[in-house]
Amino acid sequence: MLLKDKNIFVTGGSRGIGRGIALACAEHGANVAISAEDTAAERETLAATVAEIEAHGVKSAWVAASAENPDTGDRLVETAVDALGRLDVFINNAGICPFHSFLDMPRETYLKTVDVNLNGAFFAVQAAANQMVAQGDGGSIIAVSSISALVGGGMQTHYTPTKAGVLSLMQSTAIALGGYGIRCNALLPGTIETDINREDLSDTRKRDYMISRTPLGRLGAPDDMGGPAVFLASDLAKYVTGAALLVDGGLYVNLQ
Ligand SMILES: NC(=O)C1=CN([C@@H]2O[C@H](COP(=O)(O)OP(=O)(O)OC[C@H]3O[C@@H](n4cnc5c(N)ncnc54)[C@H](OP(=O)(O)O)[C@@H]3O)[C@@H](O)[C@H]2O)C=CC1
Ligand SMILES: C[C@H](O)[C@@H]1OC(=O)[C@H](O)[C@@H]1O
Repeated sequence: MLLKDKNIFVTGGSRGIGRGIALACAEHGANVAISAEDTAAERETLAATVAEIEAHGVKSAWVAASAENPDTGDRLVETAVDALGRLDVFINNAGICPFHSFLDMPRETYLKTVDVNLNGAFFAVQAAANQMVAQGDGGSIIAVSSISALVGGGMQTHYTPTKAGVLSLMQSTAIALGGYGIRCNALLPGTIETDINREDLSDTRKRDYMISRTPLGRLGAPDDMGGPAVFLASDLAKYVTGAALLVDGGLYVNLQ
């Protein structure tokens, strides 16, 4: 029960890594609100994940709010405060990775990826930080960056800069918010099997290659992200800020 009575918001918490993190936080006693895109299908997924969170005997809530809208951060904070009472931990996880080659990258694909992954993160983190500052007793902000903040991807030229940007955002906000007792850290997942890479990994040669590059011998699952997120959210990490935690089964260090 490392997060008993903490009030947490996870963006993109309906499925994939965000859902894994939300459920791990609930398992550790936190109240957890989540968001996803504003579509009819997503509302159902959000409601289903909220029911799973509540099954842990904690409070939950959801809001359908698209990450690329600069006003979304305020709506997320409002949801947390209305439903949970306050905001102790904010986890910016929502993201997209529409794999595409570089030379013919459609402008809309590039701009949407930057808007959702980086601009959305900036405004959401800013809104969460203002709420924590107003509450007056610190907090924890976690951004889901990626191993791709540190290395490239030929089909991810629009995506990897957003993940480097989110890592950099946590480093700079760690400095800007340290005086308020607000810690800011980044999680850097390796390859975690979710909807985001379902099609990419349906190429069994690619999937087997990724596994062969991973010292722990398997791809990640969303619940592998839970423990590291709970740690950074909890008081166990009370002197950890500006940090980048790779959660990749050893993939990054495996050069040859
Ligand atoms: N899976 C992996 O291997 C890795 C993933 N990551 C990062 O982890 C994060 C989560 O990815 P993952 O769980 O794999 O992907 P999923 O596609 O499984 O989940 C993405 C989540 O983000 C939400 N989301 C997507 N677009 C928007 C939007 N415009 N506005 C609001 N919410 C949105 C989705 O909700 P909706 O259904 O509404 O779209 C969903 O809840 C991303 O930031 C990704 O970059 C980092 C490294 C590796
Ligand atoms: C979606 C990809 O499989 C995944 O995204 C990342 O950030 C990782 O680096 C993987 O490439």
